[in-house]
Order: sequence, then C-alpha cells, then structure tokens
Amino acid sequence: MQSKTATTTAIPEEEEKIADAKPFSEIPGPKLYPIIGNLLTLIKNNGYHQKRPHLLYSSYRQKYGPIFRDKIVNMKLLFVTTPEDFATVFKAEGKYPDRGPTMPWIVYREQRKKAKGVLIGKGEEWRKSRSVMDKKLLKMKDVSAYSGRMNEVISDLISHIKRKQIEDNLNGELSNLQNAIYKWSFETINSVLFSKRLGAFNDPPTPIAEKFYKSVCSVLNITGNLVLMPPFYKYFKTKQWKEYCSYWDTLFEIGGKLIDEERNRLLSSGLDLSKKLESNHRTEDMEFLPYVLSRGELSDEEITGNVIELMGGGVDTSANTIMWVLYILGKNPDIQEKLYQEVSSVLKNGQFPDSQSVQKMPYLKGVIKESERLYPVLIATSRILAQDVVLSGYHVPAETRVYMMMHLAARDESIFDEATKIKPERWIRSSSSQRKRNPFSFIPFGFGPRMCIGRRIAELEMEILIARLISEFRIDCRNEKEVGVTFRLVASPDQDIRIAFQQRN
Ligand code: HEM
Repeated sequence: MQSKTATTTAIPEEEEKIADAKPFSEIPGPKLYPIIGNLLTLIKNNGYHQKRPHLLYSSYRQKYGPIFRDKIVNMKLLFVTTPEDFATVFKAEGKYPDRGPTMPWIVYREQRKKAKGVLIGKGEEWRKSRSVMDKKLLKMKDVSAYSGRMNEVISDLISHIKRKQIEDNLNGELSNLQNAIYKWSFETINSVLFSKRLGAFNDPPTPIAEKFYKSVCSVLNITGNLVLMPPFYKYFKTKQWKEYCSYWDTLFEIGGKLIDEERNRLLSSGLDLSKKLESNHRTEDMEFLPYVLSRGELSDEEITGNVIELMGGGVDTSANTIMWVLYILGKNPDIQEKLYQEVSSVLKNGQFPDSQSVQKMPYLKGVIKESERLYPVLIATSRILAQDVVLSGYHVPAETRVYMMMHLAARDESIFDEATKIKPERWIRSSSSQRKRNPFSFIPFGFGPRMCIGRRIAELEMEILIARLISEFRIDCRNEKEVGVTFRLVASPDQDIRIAFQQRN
C-alpha cells in the first residue's frame, strides 16, 4: 500500500471525485505499534484472531465504518466492505488484474526456480495461461462433458460412506466425514485434469493417490499458518518451511509424472503434438490435458505449475462448501425436505443428475448459494489498483492492495433481508423473496478476467453431489453446539461437522 498522491493514473470519471475526496492518510483503523503494527492483536490468546480474522474485521467494520486499514509488521492492509467499493476496485484492476502475492507459494517457486501458474502468476505469464485454460474450464459445453466422471467419483464416495458406516458403527455417522469429502473433491478435480481416476477411494487407496492427497492437504494446511504472517521463511529455513517445501516437491514430482504419462499415451496413440491446435478448434470432445498439450503454448514446466495450482485451488474450496451445505441441510429438515422434493421431481427412476438436469433445480442452486453467502470459503479477494480511485470517500492511490471483504457484504442486513437466515428461495427469480440488489454484493468466485477459473467445475460438481446425496440419504446433523468458522487458508468449520446419513429406501 503506497501513499502516492498523483491523480494522473485515475479513470477519467474518478478524477473529479478525487479532488473532493478525503486523503488516504485519514482512513481509520486500529492503533499500530512501531515495527510490529497490529501483530499482537492477531497472535494474542493463542492466535485467536489469526484463526478468526473474519471476527476481527467484522468488529473493525462496526467500529471504523465501511473502509479501514491495518498493518501486520510490514504488511499494509486496506479493507473495503461495500459492493459499490468492490465495483470501483474491479473497474480499476487494469489489463493484468493482480491480487497481490500469495507469499508462501511464491517463495517456494522462486527458491526452487519453478514456473508459476494462473493462481500466482502475473502479467503476460498469467494471461497466457488463462487464455489457454479458460476455454476448457469455463465454457459450459466443455464442463458439461465432465458430468459422467463426476458421477463416477460420487458413486465411489457413496460406497465409501456405506462401508464406513458399518465399520464405524456410529448409528449412521462417519467418524471422519471431512476426510471423505476432501477425497471426493481431490479425486474429482484430478479426474478432470488427468483424464483418469487416481484411486483415492480404493480400499486401500492407491499409493500415488495417498501420497498426492497427503501432500496437497499438508500444503494447504501449512499455507494457512504461513499466509497471515510476514514471510520470515524467505530468510530462515525453519523445520516447518523445509517440511512445507518437501510436500510441494512431491506435488510437482507426481504432477509432472502424470503429465508425462498422458503425453506418452497421446504420442503412442498417434497424436502429433507438434501440430498446434487452433484456438477456435472444437474442444468439447477433448479432455483437459490433451487440449492444453495440443495448444502448444505452454511449456511442460508451465503446464505442471498450472495443474498443481488448479488442484490447490480446487480441493478445500469445494470440500468446505459441501461441508457447510451438509450442515445447513442437517440443521434444517424443512429445507432438506423441499430440496428432496425438487430433486426427486426432476430425477426419475434412479437417473443420475447432469449439467442439464441441475438447471431444473433452482432450489438446489439456492441452497448452495446460501452456503457460499453465509460461509464463504474465501472471506475476501484482493486487487492491486492499477489506477487512483475513491473508495468510501477516501482517495486511494494506484498500487494499493485492497481487500474486498465479501464475507461482510454477504452478511449485511442493508443488502440481504434477514441476512443471517438461510433462505434458498431468495435466489429464485420468481420468488417473492427475490429482491434487486447490487451484483457485487455476492461474488463468491470473484469477478472479471481474474475470477475463479474453476467456477463452472465447482458449481457442477457440487450440484451433482448434493442432488445425489439427498436422493440417497436423509441428512441428520449431530452437532449440539453451533458450528463456527475458523481460518485455515479457507474458512472452515471450527469443530467436526457430524452428519449421520440415513438411507431413504
Ligand atoms: C466452492 C468452490 C470455489 C470457490 C468459492 C472459489 C473461489 C475463488 C475466488 C474467490 C477466487 C479469486 C477470484 C478473484 O480474485 O476475482 C478464486 C480463484 C481461483 N480458483 Fe477458485 N473457487 C472454488 C473452486 C475452485 C476449483 C474447483 C478450482 C480448480 C478447478 C479453482 C481454481 C482457482 C484458481 C486457479 C484461481 C486463480 C485464478 C486466477 O488468478 O486467474 N477454484 N477462486
């Protein structure tokens, strides 16, 4: 965050506003101590607020208003909380939108001299990766083709649930539901990326799935501990940092090996990979890796870096959203019953859901949206401003990193009626609960050219999964105390979500 005062980089319509705006230095925020800034607030009481930044920033929202700043050692933070400010930030994101660095990921890549992918890449490097992969991951026609594979993984998950229910003998409950759901998202995203099953649900899991899975979960867990702290690991190779790097090494090693196998398979099937695929080539029938390899625009290292990041971005985001959906359903039998009625009116005679049938299930989409609204796995996204702007009346100069607190907007009573209440019908167009609101008030996947590249995959895999689970089971939540949110890179339940699955027929 820099305190440049120049107004020359502003969008024309902002220039006038800037002249009347309050100066950047007047943006309110907590008291900062020399050198450490606000570090103590984060780490005191055994890191209470490091694990729950959403509570800290919610209290700052109440105390300081819609815009506030903070500083942790040398990390300067600026937070905005209104959809109007989000829109201004996105408008000023420039040609190469930049969220700012995810330091632990970047430091590992730079120390090991490995290519960056879409998640952490910048400028042309980022744009090139997105232009190759967007088509395959965001075009609905291409994504629809994955329904069959997604259903295969879900069938394995359901068998796993049934097997574990017998083993665990807890009256329908699973002793480690979160692990099962993580395996579902891991196996699904890998089956999309590598066009084959890795075997996370085999009994026992295949060694490669086991090693890959353990490494991705460990990387995500340790990143969660490192990301809110200044990057001391850049200079001190602690035991934790070395362990972290060794998990990344495993991901790159296995990811690279799977890509090589796919390349060899394609070559032995007679495909000429030196012939570049035209960007307008029909792609619906091609799998992800053959497509990316055939485009010939990314080097092997870039493909590996991208695939690892897609997996990193796709495992705990979808898994945690599903954990929250199960929690909502288990705690609200009326919502569950309505959902069951809708799903069973669309799916007849044991038919599996796909991208077309879920379009006829608006209530299902509403349930998932409510989970994303009240329990967004990413409580914020950020942009480094390419231009000067005015946010909530303050002049904010170009190059400032601004955090858009999606979590706070989504719980704002002035935007959502009965904001803390779960109302899937608020998302149904014809419903009386639907009201017109600023489109930036709900952006769980971000916005613009840098929005989540896995959005369509995530939506489809989650819709199909919930439709299948609700068709098969009654979902009963056994948590007695209300489940809160804790921060582990993504916002996760602060206690195990305890679900008993009761067979419907
Ligand atoms: C419920 C599921 C998910 C949610 C809520 C979610 C949310 C997000 C958000 C908020 C961003 C930042 C967007 C921005 O700054 O505008 C993002 C980026 C990203 N997500 Fe997701 N995501 C989910 C699932 C996935 C999946 C399944 C994948 C992989 C296929 C994935 C891969 C990525 C990647 C690679 C980026 C970085 C894109 C870029 O910077 O160009 N996400 N996601």
